[in-house]
Amino acid sequence: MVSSSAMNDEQQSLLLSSSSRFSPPQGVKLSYGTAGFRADASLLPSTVYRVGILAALRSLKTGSIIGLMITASHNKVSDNGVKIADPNGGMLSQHWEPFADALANAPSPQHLLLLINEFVAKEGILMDGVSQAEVLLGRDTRPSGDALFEAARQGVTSVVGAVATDMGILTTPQLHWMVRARNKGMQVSEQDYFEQLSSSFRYLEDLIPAEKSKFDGLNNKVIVDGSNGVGGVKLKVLGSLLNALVIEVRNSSEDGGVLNDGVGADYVQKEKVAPHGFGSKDAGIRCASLDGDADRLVYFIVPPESSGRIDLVDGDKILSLFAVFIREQLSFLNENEGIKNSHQARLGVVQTAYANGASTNYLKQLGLEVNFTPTGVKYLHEKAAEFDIGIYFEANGHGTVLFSESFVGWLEARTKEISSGSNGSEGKKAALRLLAVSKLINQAVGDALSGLLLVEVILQYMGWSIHRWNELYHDLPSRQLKVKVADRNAVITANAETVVVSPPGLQEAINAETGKYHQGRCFVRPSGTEDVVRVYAEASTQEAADTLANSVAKLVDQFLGLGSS
Ligand SMILES: CC(=O)N[C@H]1[C@@H](OP(=O)(O)O)O[C@H](CO)[C@@H](O)[C@@H]1O
Ligand SMILES: [Mg+2]
Repeated sequence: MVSSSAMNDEQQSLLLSSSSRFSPPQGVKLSYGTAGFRADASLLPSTVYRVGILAALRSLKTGSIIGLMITASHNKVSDNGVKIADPNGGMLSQHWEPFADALANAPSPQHLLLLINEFVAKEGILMDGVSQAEVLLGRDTRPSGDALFEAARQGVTSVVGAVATDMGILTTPQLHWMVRARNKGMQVSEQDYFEQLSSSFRYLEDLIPAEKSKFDGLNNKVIVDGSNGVGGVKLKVLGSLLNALVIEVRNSSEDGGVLNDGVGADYVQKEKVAPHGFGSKDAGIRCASLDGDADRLVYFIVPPESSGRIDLVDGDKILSLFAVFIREQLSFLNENEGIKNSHQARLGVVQTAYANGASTNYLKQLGLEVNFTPTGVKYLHEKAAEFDIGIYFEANGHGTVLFSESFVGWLEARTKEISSGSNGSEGKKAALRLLAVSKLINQAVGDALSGLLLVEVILQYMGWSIHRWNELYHDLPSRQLKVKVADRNAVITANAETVVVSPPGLQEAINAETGKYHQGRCFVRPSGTEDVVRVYAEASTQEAADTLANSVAKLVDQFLGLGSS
C-alpha cells in the first residue's frame, strides 16, 4: 500500500521540473546559521526556492500557517537571506535546521527529490494532495527582494496543496507577528498590526497617573535612524497614529541612502558613533536606531561637541528599563488588598554572555532571576517562555517580553474582579497596564517598532529623560574582536558559551590572562553568522579591556590560527 506521506508521480514531476529552473551555485556550502541563510543575493535563488518548499512542508506538517521572510537584516545591501517563522511566530524549530541545510546544498533536482521523499516519510508529512498549506511571504527593501520573492513563491507552489500569500514589503517582526496572529485566528493585515500597537500605546499613556510627569516641550520627541531600510517607512505610518509622541524618522529607505551603510543599530552599537545624518544639533534629544529589517533597537545620546562618539543605550539597558517597570507593576498587584488569589508571578530575565556585566549586576540587585543562554534569539526566547513574564535582550538590541497564557488569563480575571470592587485602584491599573504591555510588545519576536513604543511610554510613566535612564548603571568598558582561524568549529564551548572545552588548554590560558585584570571577564566563541571566532573582554578601564581582548585574540590565534591544522 502506498503511504499517504509519499508523493505521487504528478507531485514528483512538478517538483523536478520547477527545481530544474533553480540550480544551486557551484562550490558554495550554505548553512541555516543563527538567523537563516545569508549570502550575496546572486547566490541565493535556488536556496530561497528550496526554503519555499521547506516552508510548505512545515505548514503541511504543523497544519498551521508558516512565514518566509526574505532579508539579510544588517548585512550590506548586496546580500540577502531567507528565514522561516514557525506557527507561533518564533524561529524555525531547530529540529528542522539540518533538513534546511541538506535541501540548500543538494547538488541536483534528483538529489533534492530524494531528500524530500526521505524527510516526508520520516516526519510522516501528509502528501495526499488534499491537505492544504499556506505560507505568508515577506521581504525587506533590498533590490534583490523581488526576484527572490518569485523564487520563494515557486518553491512553495511546487508542493501540491500549498499556497503562497504575498504580504508585501515588511519588517521581519511584522511578518512574525502576522504568522502568530493568523494561527490564533486573528486579523493580520498590516493595518491590524499598526492598530494593535498604536491603540495599546495610547491606552498605556492614559494609564499614566496624573501626578507623574508626562511629556513636555523637548521631551515628547524621539529621532529615529531607520538604517535606510524598511523600518523607517513603517515607523512613519505608526507615528501618524499617535498623539503626544513625535517620531522624527531619518535615513528611511525612500531617502535614497544605502541600506546599512554608516547607519543602523548594528553600526551604532558596534562602532559607538552617531549614524549618518545625526550630529551635535541633536544633542540632548532622545535618538534611536533600527537595523535593516527592524528587529533590533538601540538608543543613543549625541554629545554637544561634534566628536562623533555617542553614549550608547543598548539592549541591556532597554531590558533593565522594562524590568524596572514590570517589577513595579507586579509589586502594585501584590500589595493590593482588593486582589484575590494574588500570586507571586515569576518574572525572569534572559541575557547572553555579551550582556555588559554591569547590567547583570544591576538586575540581580533588583532581586531578579537572571538566566543565560547561548547567543541567538531562538535560545533566549525559549528560556524566557518558561516564566509568567520573561524579558530577553541581546546587548545588540534584539529582544522582547513574553507573557505566559496562564498569566494573561489571570490578569484578565483580576481586572474583571476588581471592576466590581475597588475601581481604579493602583492594583487594577497595574493589571491593565501589564495587559496593555502584552498587546503592545511583539511576543512573536524582538520588534524595534513595538520595543520603541514601549520604551517611550515607560519613560513617560517614569518621567525620565534618556539621561536619567542611562544612569541606571554605568557600563563596564568592553571590547569585541574577531579572529579568523582555520576552522572556527574547532572551538567547542559550554556554560552558555562562557567556557571553552576544546581545544584543550585554551580556557586555562584565557583564565590566566583574565585573572590579571581588575573586573576582568573574557570569553571566546565561534560566530554563527560569520567565519570567525569572536572574542569579548570586559575590564575596569577601556585600555585594560582592549589589552585583555588583544591578548586573548593572540591566544586564539596560537591555538587555532590559520597556520594550525
Ligand atoms: C555578538 C553578536 O552580536 N552576535 C550576533 C550575531 O551572531 P553571531 O553568532 O555572533 O555571529 O548575529 C545574530 C543574528 O543576528 C545575533 O543574534 C547575535 O547576537
Ligand atoms: Mg535584524
